[in-house]
Amino acid sequence: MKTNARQLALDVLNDIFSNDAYANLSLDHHLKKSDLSVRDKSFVTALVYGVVAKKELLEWYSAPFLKKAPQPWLQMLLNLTLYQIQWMDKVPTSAAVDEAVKLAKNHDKHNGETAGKFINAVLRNFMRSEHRFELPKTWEIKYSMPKLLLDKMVKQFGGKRTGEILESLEEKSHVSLRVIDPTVEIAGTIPSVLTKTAVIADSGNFAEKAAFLEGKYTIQDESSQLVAPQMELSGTEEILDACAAPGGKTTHMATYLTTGHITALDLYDHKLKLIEENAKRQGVSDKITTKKLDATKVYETFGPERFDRILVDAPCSGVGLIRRKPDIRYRKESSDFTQLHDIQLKILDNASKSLKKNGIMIYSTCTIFDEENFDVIQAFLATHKDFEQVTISHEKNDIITAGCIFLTPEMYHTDGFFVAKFRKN
Ligand SMILES: C[S@@+](CC[C@H](N)C(=O)[O-])C[C@H]1O[C@@H](n2cnc3c(N)ncnc32)[C@H](O)[C@@H]1O
Repeated sequence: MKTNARQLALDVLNDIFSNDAYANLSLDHHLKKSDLSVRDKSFVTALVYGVVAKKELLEWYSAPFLKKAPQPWLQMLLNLTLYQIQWMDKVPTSAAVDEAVKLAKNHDKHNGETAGKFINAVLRNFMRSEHRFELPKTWEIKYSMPKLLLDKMVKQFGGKRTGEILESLEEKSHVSLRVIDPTVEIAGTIPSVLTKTAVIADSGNFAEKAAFLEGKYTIQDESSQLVAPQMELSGTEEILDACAAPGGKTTHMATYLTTGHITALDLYDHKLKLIEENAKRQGVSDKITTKKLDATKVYETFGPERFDRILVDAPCSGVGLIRRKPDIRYRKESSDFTQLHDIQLKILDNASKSLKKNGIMIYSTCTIFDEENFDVIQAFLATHKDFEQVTISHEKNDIITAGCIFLTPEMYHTDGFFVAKFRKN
């Protein structure tokens, strides 16, 4: 039977919220199995990411019309339909409602008729009410942002900047590409103002184009492309990339190498495979060796003074990626931040022992919280007197804070990102 786009979106949403699946992985998995057109795949993707990003707000819209909480799948179907009514201008409201009633009826042989009537009544009451034009007073609901993250943002950035960050997370993500072959022409893109290697586009499926498959460009956020230029590479260096998968920065660093070489670590075989695939597509496999290893065991494995350069692109809360991966916001607990701080410090401490004298080490994350950024580097410097911080400069001075690159998502519409640089004396 032909795949129904809305049913597919509903299946993915139920997978995310009932089975704790990652939005991008579940979406990929379901879309690959489907026979949907490219257009319908885009529709499903927009629906899933939209509903995930606005879950609390969508439930706030339906709440006044519910006597008691509906079953989770039915609430999700309401969310899916309200998202189309409120945010998808091109979808006629009548089509959204009719499709929702059909999906409810088909969901279950015994109660389908009742579920269909229920959803029809709720949606029609919503359409007749003034509530659909209202907005909630709290940021928690307006931006569907859990209190834990909101409190942390307000504490660190103050109310005004937090408001700006939240607004910016509501906007559509850019697509950002790293140009590998400078002769390639990529229609629909404009140059980045942050880095010479990047071009950006409002949207587009650049991963299916021939030039991508031929390794002439790759997909990498502008902020992530700021790392390799900080490594001070002349071409001959022995580099350790301690947390390397899927290899965005590994392959970028490889473009600087002549006789140099990168050892790329990660914890999982399937992730090492991604680095290898990316390296092959980009024609830099001969510069990279992957190895399954816990980065807290670098010193025990490689010994002292082994590498000229080390990159610790650490595991982090990923809060800087919320615009592109909206489900990240629902996966955080307070203890995560302390645990991450500890592991980040542990990786830095261990890897730093394998760096040669005068070697450069970079620490980077895709989070905006001090606990995982400035606090980690301060704790590292306090206990490693043989290391000094190297002040980073950039022509866009506003992306530098205390000698580090620190980008929050509202500044240049990139991911939130942090880069610190050290030298071993
Ligand atoms: C931020 S991602 C790295 C992104 C990558 N550098 C890039 O640019 O494509 C962090 C990676 O660290 C890996 N990781 C987490 N803990 C690790 C550990 N203890 N040792 C090595 N890798 C680890 C994760 O599996 C994940 O792939």
